[in-house]
Amino acid sequence: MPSSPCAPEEVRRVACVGAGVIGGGWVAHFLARGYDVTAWDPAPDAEEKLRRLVAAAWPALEQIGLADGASPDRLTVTATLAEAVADAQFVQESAPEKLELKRSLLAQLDAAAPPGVVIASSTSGYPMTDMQTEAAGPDRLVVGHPFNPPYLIPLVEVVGGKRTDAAAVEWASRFYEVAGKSVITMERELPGFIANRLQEALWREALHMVANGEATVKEIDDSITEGPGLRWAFMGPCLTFALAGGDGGMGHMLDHFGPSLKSPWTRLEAPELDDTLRAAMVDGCDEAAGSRTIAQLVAERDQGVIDVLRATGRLPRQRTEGTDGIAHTPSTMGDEK
Ligand SMILES: NC(=O)C1=CN([C@@H]2O[C@H](COP(=O)(O)OP(=O)(O)OC[C@H]3O[C@@H](n4cnc5c(N)ncnc54)[C@H](O)[C@@H]3O)[C@@H](O)[C@H]2O)C=CC1
Ligand SMILES: C[N+](C)(C)CC(=O)CC(=O)[O-]
Repeated sequence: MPSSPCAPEEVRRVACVGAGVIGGGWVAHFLARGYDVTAWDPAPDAEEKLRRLVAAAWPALEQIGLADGASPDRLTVTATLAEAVADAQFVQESAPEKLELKRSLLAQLDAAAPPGVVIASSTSGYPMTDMQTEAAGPDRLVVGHPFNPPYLIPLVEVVGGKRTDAAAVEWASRFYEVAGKSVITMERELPGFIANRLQEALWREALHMVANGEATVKEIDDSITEGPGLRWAFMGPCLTFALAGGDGGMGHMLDHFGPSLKSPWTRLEAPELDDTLRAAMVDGCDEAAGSRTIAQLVAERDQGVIDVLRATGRLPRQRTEGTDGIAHTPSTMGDEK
């Protein structure tokens, strides 16, 4: 890989390709952190939807603190992919999760982006080794897996493929840190990375319970938000379970509860996602949402995440208000830039 044209700290221009839920969330994040952002998406209504997403996210971003000079006006939506990446110092790809599409798009991005610029894919689970097969310059392609919404959830999982240069992985990890993210850099590829592998295990069990009429969507959601979810916001499942062993910690916990690993609690083969299960999940979520629209749920989620980040000390608790009424307390997410 030709060495990157600039250090992660010097990046000013970011391109986001694919501007749906996640690409749009990335755009909002990079704008809030003070970057100039170019975006491209082939959908005819993409620009309107993207600007709407950024506008909806902006109050949350003001609340956690914008970087100096940050503005939605620094977004340019381009007519072509080539224009979007022509001047970019970093590229984030967030196109649909289809392997053939990712392969061909990453090859196009590699052909169009300036030499040495790192290109990251938001993929939820494809190993980069499987996606970099058609690119002439696979060495600069990395996975940068975010969490929804990328403008509020800190984590990004970074990992390269077999043909990725280790320097590109290192550069991307540092860049995300400078851009305010919390980074896990993985030494080797793992389908689903770390967090989605864990989430999918829980998700399969949830689908089995609904499919078998063993629990409702509401019971499943309440069981997490009223239970383990409260602990997981600040203490992971391993340390949390160590406390289940009392003074004996994880050792006693394993001796005491280890045998239950073999009891038939889990059914980790995926259930058949047939029409009945699909309808049960959709109806259950509609019931749980009640009269709240998706836009209202997004605002509720954003406020919830901010409150949790504040309560757990990852954002300042106090806000100061400027004469414009906007919170100016700097975010701890992105102070480094
Ligand atoms: N939705 C989620 O919660 C998360 C999704 N991801 C990953 O982010 C990526 C995008 O997913 P979403 O934003 O959910 O999908 P989405 O369907 O909301 O957005 C995808 C966008 O890509 C555009 N697109 C279609 N063909 C394209 C092409 N050839 N080049 C560029 N853009 C194209 C579509 O017009 C659409 O706007 C996927 O790889 C997904 O696995 C990662 C983390 C979370
Ligand atoms: C549903 N999903 C697998 C696309 C979710 C993710 O990849 C991460 C997230 O936001 O939880």
